[in-house]
Amino acid sequence: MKCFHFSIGDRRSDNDDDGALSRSSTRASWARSLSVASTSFDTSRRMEFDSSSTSRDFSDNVGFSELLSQRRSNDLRVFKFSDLKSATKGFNRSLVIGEGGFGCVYRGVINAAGEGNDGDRWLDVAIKQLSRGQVLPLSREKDLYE
Ligand SMILES: Nc1ncnc2c1ncn2[C@@H]1O[C@H](COP(=O)(O)OP(=O)(O)OP(=O)(O)O)[C@@H](O)[C@H]1O
Repeated sequence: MKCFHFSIGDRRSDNDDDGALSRSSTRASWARSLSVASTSFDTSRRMEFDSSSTSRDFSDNVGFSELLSQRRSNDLRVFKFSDLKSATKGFNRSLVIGEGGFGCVYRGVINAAGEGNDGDRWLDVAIKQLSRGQVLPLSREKDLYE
């Protein structure tokens, strides 16, 4: 699939706190995966696809804020969009390491030390930028934590 590069104006505001999710991981690969939506999360359009390819609208059941608080309580890190932008040098094309059906994947370096913690914990990470208009189905959110 063709990979489009979006201008700054297409992405979320730097002040947006809820740009992406991740978690501590012991996975041995060189990079941990993070994702970021290039457009605002529209919970009314969030769908889950089951194995029989039928779909179910989650908009009335799980709000995005509720989802985030569940993730936070599960030892998951929530990175600001600005952190992901810095980690990829502004989503620099030279750092693209792959692309999938939902968008480009960038290599980056991010400080994974939690807020309020002393010191730095720099990690090589893979950061996926969802293509404009793409909404990650809930069943694919597992990708954020692998
Ligand atoms: N953690 C990672 N470390 C190294 N490379 C990665 C990592 N994650 C993704 N990539 C690279 O980016 C490419 C696309 O990854 P992506 O997860 O988007 O693939 P996909 O599962 O096929 O896509 P989608 O989930 O959008 O359908 C991979 O084929 C790989 O080359």
